[in-house]
Amino acid sequence: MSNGLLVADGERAREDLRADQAPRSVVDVAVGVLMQADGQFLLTSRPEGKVYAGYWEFPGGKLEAGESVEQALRRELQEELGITIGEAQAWKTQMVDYPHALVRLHFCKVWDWQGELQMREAQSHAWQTLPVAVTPVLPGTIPVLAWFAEERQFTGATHA
Ligand SMILES: Nc1nc2c([nH]c(=O)n2[C@@H]2O[C@H](COP(=O)(O)OP(=O)(O)OP(=O)(O)O)[C@@H](O)[C@H]2O)c(=O)[nH]1
Repeated sequence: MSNGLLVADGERAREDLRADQAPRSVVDVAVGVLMQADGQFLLTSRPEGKVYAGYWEFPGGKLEAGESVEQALRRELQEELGITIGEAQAWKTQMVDYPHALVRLHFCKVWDWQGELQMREAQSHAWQTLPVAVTPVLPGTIPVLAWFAEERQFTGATHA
């Protein structure tokens, strides 16, 4: 499967002006970066039956009609992990152009939640730090590792 292409909003807008291509609608996705006090973050594997099954990502999912990013994140993390999150801290936004969809990922850091983690979609999970050891990592997840590297003055490969 081909990798997703990270795109800047400006590039996307220019491309949409091409007469021979219908503009692709953007799918907004709320993504939770669960953080532990020692700096570890939670990755989960995409369940069987979804695109990129088996790839490691941060938990989350698409916004439903009328939902804010925070509302969608709260719902998705309840559905996927069985936890109730406290405040979500908006962190970064990244567009990724996949063959199957053009997605706008809204990454939020979450430090506070209630409940034990349950893998409700039979996904795997791993608390990780840099460099990430689990493989393969979803294309849309790789920029997040670069942001962590910048925050932590980490040099070298961010993932295996
Ligand atoms: N959850 C999540 N999705 C990501 C990440 N990075 C990334 O590119 N994506 C993309 O964002 C989209 C999220 O879709 P999803 O399939 O997880 O969402 P969902 O649970 O609402 O999907 P569903 O329609 O199958 O129920 C996918 O195209 C996925 O490839 C990430 O770190 N976490």
